[in-house]
Amino acid sequence: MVVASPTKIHSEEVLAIELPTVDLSGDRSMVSNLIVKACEEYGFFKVKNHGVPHDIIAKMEKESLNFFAKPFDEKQKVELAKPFGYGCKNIGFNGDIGEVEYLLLSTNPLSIAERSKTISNDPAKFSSAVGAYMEAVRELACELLDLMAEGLRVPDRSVFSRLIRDVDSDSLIRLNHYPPLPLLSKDKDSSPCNQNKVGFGEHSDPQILTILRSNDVGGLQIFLNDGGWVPVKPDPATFWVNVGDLLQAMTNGRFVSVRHKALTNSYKSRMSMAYFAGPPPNARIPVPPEMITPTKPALYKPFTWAEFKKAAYALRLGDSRLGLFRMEGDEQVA
Ligand SMILES: C=C1C[C@]23C[C@@]1(O)CC[C@H]2[C@@]12CC[C@H](O)[C@@](C)(C(=O)O1)[C@H]2[C@@H]3C(=O)O
Ligand SMILES: O=C(O)CCC(=O)C(=O)O
Ligand SMILES: [Fe+2]
Repeated sequence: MVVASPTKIHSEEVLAIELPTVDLSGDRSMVSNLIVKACEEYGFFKVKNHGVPHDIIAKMEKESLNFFAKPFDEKQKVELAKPFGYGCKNIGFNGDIGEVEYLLLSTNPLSIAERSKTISNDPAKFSSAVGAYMEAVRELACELLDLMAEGLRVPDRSVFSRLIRDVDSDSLIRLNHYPPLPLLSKDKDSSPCNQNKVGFGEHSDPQILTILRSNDVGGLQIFLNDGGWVPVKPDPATFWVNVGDLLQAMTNGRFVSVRHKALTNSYKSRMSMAYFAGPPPNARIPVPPEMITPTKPALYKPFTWAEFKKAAYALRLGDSRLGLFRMEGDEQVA
């Protein structure tokens, strides 16, 4: 029988650590080695000189802002997230809740065009902003995946990126808005209410890679296995890259899918936009032969993205899903 692995929700300890930044304009072999190191140690890094044009980012951010600024009843005219559409507080189908409202969109152009009709007063403008953004961040994601293959010395350099270039790639765009939450207690200094609320609870992203950006408001934290939560300093000129569960599986556990969460604050709206790079549903998740050695035997059973996604959607946000796909007899959790 397949059972979900126990979920360990981590403590609240917060660490101040400098997280890796990769400058994509640097020497290619140095860049690929840096990326591999960051993915092994943190499953997370920041990229600068990423090549995504500023006006494409600005247009996407403006459209996102316009939508979230609408009155609540207007926003509710967008179909409720099942999973695609508008969501407020409810995350997924299994009772997870956060102080967040969001739009979750498939990157399929026809689906974006259809959804835009209820999202925006100028649907063509919204569709074109999302389309341009999605193409630009997909290019960035492909470049990063090729650099990872190079750094891992995998001869088939496009083994990872091919999956998200596929026309049937199951990739998503998520626009998140975390409204500022005033501190409600009378005694603001001593009450336990005087704390940031959870906007988006602890989890890892199930896909291959996430390209994430926020406005200039902090809130994102990542979890380091040897310690605690590290706040990520906001930097709207850069993108953050999260290793997802599939990339952990495709590297046979060499890269780690990063656990992260987003907190709200009491003074300013936070907006983030995430591109989740996923393979086609029927794709069998490839593990390049170089990732498997006598000392590092295969950790996971073969599976397709559809099988993994089904398992992810049956679980809670914070649950560990890779544990379900571990080789028999392997006692580890993830
Ligand atoms: C509780 C859930 C929400 C989620 C699907 C899931 O059952 C478990 C994974 C969650 C997550 C996290 C990353 C992305 O934001 C997301 C869109 C995804 O692919 O997996 C969400 C899912 C969701 O909000 O629908
Ligand atoms: O808002 C953020 O910074 C993180 C959002 C996130 O983790 C997600 O949408 O999966
Ligand atoms: Fe996430």
